[in-house]
Amino acid sequence: ILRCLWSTSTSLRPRNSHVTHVIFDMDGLLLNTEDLYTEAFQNICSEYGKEYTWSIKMHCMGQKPDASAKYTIDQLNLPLTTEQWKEKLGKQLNVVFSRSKLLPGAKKLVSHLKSKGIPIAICSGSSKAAFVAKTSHHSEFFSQFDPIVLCGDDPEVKHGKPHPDAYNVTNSRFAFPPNPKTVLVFEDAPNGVIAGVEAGMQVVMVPDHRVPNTLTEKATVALKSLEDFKPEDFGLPAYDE
Ligand SMILES: O=c1[nH]cc([C@@H]2O[C@H](COP(=O)(O)O)[C@@H](O)[C@H]2O)c(=O)[nH]1
Ligand SMILES: [Mg+2]
Repeated sequence: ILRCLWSTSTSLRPRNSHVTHVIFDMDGLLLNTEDLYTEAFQNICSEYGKEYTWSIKMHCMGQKPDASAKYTIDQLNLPLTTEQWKEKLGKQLNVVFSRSKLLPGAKKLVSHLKSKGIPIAICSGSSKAAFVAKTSHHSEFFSQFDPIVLCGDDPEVKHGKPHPDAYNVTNSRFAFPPNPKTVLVFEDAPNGVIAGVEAGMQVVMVPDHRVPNTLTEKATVALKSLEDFKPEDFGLPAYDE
């Protein structure tokens, strides 16, 4: 009977299987830094009378800094080399990232998983320099993650999100690398969701409200906020309260 059910029902696609390890994206998921990236990118674009549109931004989110620089320059015809863009951006980011804040639900979820002994990691498209600028005033919070993979300048990550490399490399750096099927990824960006799914992982998406529904469908589930996540839905220990 079971075999018959599997072969006839699409609703029995294995979902929400038992999770042993969790990997968090960083920008726009744990930190409010997507808004800060928008500010910094727009400040540079404004020097040339150009708009950093949502559609350009959606393409950039999660990518390595070189790739997003090149894409933005090309789309807006900016008279800058990738190196010149990155120099300007670095200066902007050092200023705006002093205002980085944890997003609602991040602290509660991360502390909970940590207290229950679930291995937790970070997989970000960020560079090391940008990571330091956005996390130096949250160092206690970020000390809870191991590994922290910063694809921006990690030589082992050949291609940024949406390629699965970033998540494959993060998985391989857990003390005891698990089967990707038992890994849960949290992501805000379409590129990151594709990367996690391609790496064979389950993905909870917490998208910006401007992300169209067609781009949230690849995720295992899409939530409005990290506060809406129920760990027990994925076989993780429930909150104690
Ligand atoms: O408006 C933007 N947001 C984000 C990025 C890129 O996405 C990365 C953050 O991705 P993640 O959410 O994977 O940490 C940043 O380091 C940057 O390279 C960008 O280029 N432009
Ligand atoms: Mg993100």
